[in-house]
Amino acid sequence: MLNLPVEFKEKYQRLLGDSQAKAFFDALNKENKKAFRINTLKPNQVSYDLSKKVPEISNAYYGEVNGQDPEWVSGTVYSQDPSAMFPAFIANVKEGDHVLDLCAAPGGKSTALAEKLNGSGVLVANEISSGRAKALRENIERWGVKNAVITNESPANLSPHFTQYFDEILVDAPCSGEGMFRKNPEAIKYWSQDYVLTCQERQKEILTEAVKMLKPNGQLIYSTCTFSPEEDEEIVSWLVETYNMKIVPIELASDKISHGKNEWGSVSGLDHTLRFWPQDGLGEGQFAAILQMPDGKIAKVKKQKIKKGDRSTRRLTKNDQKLVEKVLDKFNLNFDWTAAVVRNDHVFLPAIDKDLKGLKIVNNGLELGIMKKNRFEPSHQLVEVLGELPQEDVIDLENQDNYLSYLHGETVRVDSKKLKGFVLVSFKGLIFSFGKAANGTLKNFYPKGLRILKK
Ligand SMILES: C[S@@+](CC[C@H](N)C(=O)[O-])C[C@H]1O[C@@H](n2cnc3c(N)ncnc32)[C@H](O)[C@@H]1O
Repeated sequence: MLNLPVEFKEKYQRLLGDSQAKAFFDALNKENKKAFRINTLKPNQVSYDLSKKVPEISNAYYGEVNGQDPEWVSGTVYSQDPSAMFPAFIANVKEGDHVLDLCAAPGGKSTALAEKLNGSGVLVANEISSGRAKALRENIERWGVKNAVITNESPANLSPHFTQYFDEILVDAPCSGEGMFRKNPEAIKYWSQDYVLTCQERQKEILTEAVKMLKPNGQLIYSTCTFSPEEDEEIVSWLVETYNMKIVPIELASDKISHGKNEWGSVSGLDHTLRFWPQDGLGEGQFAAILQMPDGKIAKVKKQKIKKGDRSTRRLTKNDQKLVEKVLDKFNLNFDWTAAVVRNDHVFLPAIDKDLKGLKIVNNGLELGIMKKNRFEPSHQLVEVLGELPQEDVIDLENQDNYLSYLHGETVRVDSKKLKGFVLVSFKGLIFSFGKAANGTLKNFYPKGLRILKK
């Protein structure tokens, strides 16, 4: 039984009425729903039961994923609360767009937005916390995304660099987290009505920066995982009243999805927003709305002085090109690497043709690898991108024991004597790492930071 604060229960009894409030509290005491999405950027072969579909989302299913499954390690599936899939799912992102995910870690929604871009345009995935930005990078990398810039900034530092730059911005805001109570009962401890109001203030601060970065007519997707009208309908009302934004209707047919309530805010059209209640049976609590910026100029933004960085970037020399070609030549690539640049020996294809000096960049585009003394070593990110296409130089680890040894960082013995040098490593046909083959052994190139303890 969840120990819900009295003030919380009284609030929702007042808002929902006795019988709906009872259904809500009863649902909060049931088990949370688990689900996963299959990556549409990769060949989608999975060994999971696909009989229970998440409503509306064609590549999403109910079920549990283990972090050691080859499906997860190879970036074929992402484990996500089914309701949390909807903010990215409803986003009207088209190939070639400039998209920002402003509060992005750990990356559940960024990975889905990247699928919509399908390798074109650019996704800026930003996370304010440096620890969480690391997890964001890992998830975006595993997903095989090559057109993302990952930044570790506050919204206020980011906005001067991207004034009216984005077609769509997702603000999946930090919130009081009421929708996560049954998944993470610890969150209940932090709840108070004051905390709800503190979150509302922070959401306004974040959105104030977000709107500066939206193009005229651009769309903002605003979402939270909380039920409180202060952080949902009231925030949408504030956006409409402050920036003259319009609520964009969202057409979904499922009877497991509810709508926002006009009486919980101060503008009309709030019934076009989405609410996910646990008693509706789809997943955890979530709110999502789409708002469109007015046409024409938005309020003029005072440009802040942008700090100049001192990192130098250069093009590949002829010799560098030869070394890179020697490694990449045998793989089936879906991009032209010759435009790559080098910074601090890291060879990468930038995702964005823009001066990013002064911003904390965690990754820009596709890191191909690193120049070492007269050789080139390919990166882990490259493996995840190569996994999107059929490949020939692949060694499959064939059994669970070898697979777990490899995830642990060990060198393994392999039958194939034909393959030499850098090869792709797979398990159950899913490519997840580089390895270096020589005389029946496979040297381990699975990144140290991702290795697992062997039981
Ligand atoms: C709901 S989570 C994002 C989840 C993510 N969109 C996903 O789908 O995986 C909200 C994020 O906002 C970040 N955050 C906290 N305070 C912030 C602030 N003042 N400005 C911007 N982001 C903030 C948190 O670190 C957290 O990663």
